[in-house]
Amino acid sequence: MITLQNINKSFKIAKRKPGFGQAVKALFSREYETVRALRDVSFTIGDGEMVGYIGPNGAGKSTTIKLMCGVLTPDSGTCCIDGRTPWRDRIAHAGNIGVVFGQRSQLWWDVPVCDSFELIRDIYKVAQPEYRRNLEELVALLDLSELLKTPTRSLSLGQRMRCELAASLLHSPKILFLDEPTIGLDAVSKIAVRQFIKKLNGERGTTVILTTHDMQDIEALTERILLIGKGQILLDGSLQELKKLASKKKTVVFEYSGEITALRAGLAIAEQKEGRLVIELDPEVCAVSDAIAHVSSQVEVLDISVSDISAEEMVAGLYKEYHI
Ligand SMILES: Nc1ncnc2c1ncn2[C@@H]1O[C@H](COP(=O)(O)OP(=O)(O)OP(=O)(O)O)[C@@H](O)[C@H]1O
Repeated sequence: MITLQNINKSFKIAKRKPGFGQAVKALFSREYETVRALRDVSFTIGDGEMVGYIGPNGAGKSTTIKLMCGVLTPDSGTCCIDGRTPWRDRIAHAGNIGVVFGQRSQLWWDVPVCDSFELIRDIYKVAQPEYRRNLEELVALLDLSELLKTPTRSLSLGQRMRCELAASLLHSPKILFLDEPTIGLDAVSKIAVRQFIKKLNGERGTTVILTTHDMQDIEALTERILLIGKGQILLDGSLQELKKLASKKKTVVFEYSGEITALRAGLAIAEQKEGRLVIELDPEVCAVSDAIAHVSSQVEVLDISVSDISAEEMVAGLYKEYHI
């Protein structure tokens, strides 16, 4: 169980005005400003949950993850993860968590991946039988057999990410923190990483906290979303709940043959080309069934799909609403 209560964290950063003269002046008298990265952040995450932690750039996501990993200490507030305070019980806590930062590597750059794994085994003091069992399972699940002898620097981004995931799980952590795990990956690699995370959560019951700007990660993986903006938790709910909050609008796509002559009020055309019409509607103004009946009365409808707004639209709507 992860519990954060009223966590505050500020960073003091040196102000620097542009120009050489100002740089020299700054050597003698420095001015500082304070950035409030987290303001009264509180939330609880239960064992085995998979939570998406989202927010715009600079919102405070990485700072929260670093606090939960024990890398940063807050100015005030409490954080308790499985009975431990991460920054006080760092060593014991490290054995309980796995971390993947998409933009950074935990593997040694010049040595083969299998040697990095051995070093990690040593650091975490994983017993040989457990290590072998985990390695075998992870190699099979992430399709790593061809990569183990390759130095990290020679891996593609997608291959490296699969190895990073394995590296973070060799010591069987109960909690996995993933910071942008699919950043820069091609579509096939993204799907492979998502499938693996889903399986890990479903089968091992690993708690997963995922920060990402990729809304397809969120759609594919998380049931619960925490939205942070300007250091404050703004929303906590399911994707469906957040979509409803962001907009009640529905999108209806018609494939048809014939000609549509007019559309009734409340139906906005989002896209129309031969044989395909995409409309957006507010169900409070026009029910979906009325819209279907209205279009069907004019043309022969071949196919229909109805969907809520996309996760991207939802996030854009929420960021706008909260001015973040
Ligand atoms: N070590 C640091 N020193 C100074 N300021 C920092 C430091 N780390 C974070 N900040 C500031 O704290 C705020 C929150 O940053 P953080 O990295 O947590 O945001 P984020 O939500 O992870 O953003 P992104 O999506 O861009 O990764 C930002 O204003 C950032 O500039």
